[in-house]
Amino acid sequence: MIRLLPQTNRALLRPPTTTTTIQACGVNQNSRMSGTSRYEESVRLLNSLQSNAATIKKLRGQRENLQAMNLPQCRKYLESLRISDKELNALNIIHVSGTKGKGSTCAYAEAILRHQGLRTGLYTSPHLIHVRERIRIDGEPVDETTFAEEFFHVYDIIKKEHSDNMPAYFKFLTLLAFRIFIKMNVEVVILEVGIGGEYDCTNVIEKPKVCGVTTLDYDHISILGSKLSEIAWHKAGIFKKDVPAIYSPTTTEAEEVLISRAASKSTPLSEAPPVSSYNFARQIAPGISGIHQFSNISLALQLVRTWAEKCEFSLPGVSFSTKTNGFDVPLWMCDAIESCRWPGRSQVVNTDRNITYLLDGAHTPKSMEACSEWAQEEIVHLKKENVKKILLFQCTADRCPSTLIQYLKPLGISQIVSCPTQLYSSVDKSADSTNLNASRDEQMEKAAQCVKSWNESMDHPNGKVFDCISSAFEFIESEASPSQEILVLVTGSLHLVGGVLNLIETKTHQKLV
Ligand SMILES: Nc1ncnc2c1ncn2[C@@H]1O[C@H](COP(=O)(O)OP(=O)(O)OP(=O)(O)O)[C@@H](O)[C@H]1O
Ligand SMILES: [Mg+2]
Ligand SMILES: [Mg+2]
Repeated sequence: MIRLLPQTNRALLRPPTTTTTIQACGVNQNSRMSGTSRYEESVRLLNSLQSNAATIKKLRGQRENLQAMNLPQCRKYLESLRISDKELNALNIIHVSGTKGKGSTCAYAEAILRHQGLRTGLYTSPHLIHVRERIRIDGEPVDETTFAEEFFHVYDIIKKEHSDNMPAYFKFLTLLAFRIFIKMNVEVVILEVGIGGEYDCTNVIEKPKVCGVTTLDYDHISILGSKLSEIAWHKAGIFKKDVPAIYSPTTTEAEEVLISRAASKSTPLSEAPPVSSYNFARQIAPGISGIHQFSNISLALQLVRTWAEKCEFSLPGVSFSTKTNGFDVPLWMCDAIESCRWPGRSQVVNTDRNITYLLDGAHTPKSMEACSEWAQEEIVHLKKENVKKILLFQCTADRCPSTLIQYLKPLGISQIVSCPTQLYSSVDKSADSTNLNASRDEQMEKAAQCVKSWNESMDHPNGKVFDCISSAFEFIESEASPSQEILVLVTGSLHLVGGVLNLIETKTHQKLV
């Protein structure tokens, strides 16, 4: 049995007490550009595929139709790109859906497999600073030159054949990721679903090696439904005939849906065991903090073991089993779990200006609760109980500020700051961080709601709304001085977290993402 030390993000997992080169299509005008500007041009064109807020609103009524069109469209694009099912299947994919913990689970699985010398591809969303973070080769974001080169290959072909029906941003990136993974000859791809599962464009793959469903919670309810059973239906949409699927524990109603969908698709389904059922070879501090990460670790361990069994890849010190049970986790796997890095999730950044940042991309009820618990433990661990605390918070899309914010009340925060999740007040369409999906006015309105909802419950309300992340950041930084230490919790949106990480990186010249 493993022993979990005090319920802290630093909780250590204890050992048992006993013991085809494809040619670029045509000569694009961009081939004359220098490396960086070619990359910038690719990001600008990519951003032009984002739907703006007005279009999203207009299309809302046709959502179901559009959803159903996603996969047939993807198949057409793949055909144009000459990417066959056979090539996709040869990527040996681990496909992961779920509401919370997809990225973390994928990151753990990737770190473990890379540790065994496999050439890995990792596709995740969203990104924090650079769009290239979404497509990783051997754990590192694909480089600018490769990104731009493959971008124009895909863009030129699709533009030529589908100019009146260009793929939207996420769909395009998914196609680009497949193209890059094939070109880079990766041996395994860990693929995170964008939204839902059933209609998500990542679901164009026909034969993954194994599927995972992480913790379920309420998010994107206008698309996926407002009941956990409806949400589970979408997530189980990635299940395939005879492809094993493993899920993190969930409610009975959601579990019933997962089971019945698995049965109807002839998917062997099992639940990931608690992390306490594994025997870790040594005490470890997992690379992503917080006890909520334990379920992601267990799921990742199961996915990796099942993947290895299906691929007949030997994992030293791990025995295969027909059961989804805890197993002996050898030293090298402990090292891999510890080495996993997943910025923007329970991340602590110390600066030399008397400010400590706690950053976490929580944006659903369950993750906000997890974030609050993690932050409380981190504050104690860092001995910052008596330090002035500021909350930088924003919630986006159809999420409700008052529902989410309430989880942060026990943290002793004295001031809330909110702003749109835009880095600067003027939009730079060639920037990696540009997000056109949400209108500025709507975001300002949301920021005001966040502050209002927080202030209502405070004895001394002093919330502030700024017009962009950088003005909010400058305000917060100006609040600190040698005699005034500050602790800042940044949460509610990964875009907000990414923006702040970007600004801290620029200011301190440290690499955080
Ligand atoms: N198992 C979990 N249970 C509850 N909250 C979690 C869990 N795993 C991660 N989180 C929370 O969710 C946030 C995002 O984590 P992660 O990137 O792993 O999830 P995701 O499913 O990829 O999210 P997204 O919807 O942003 O793509 C974290 O910052 C953390 O607050
Ligand atoms: Mg999500
Ligand atoms: Mg994600």
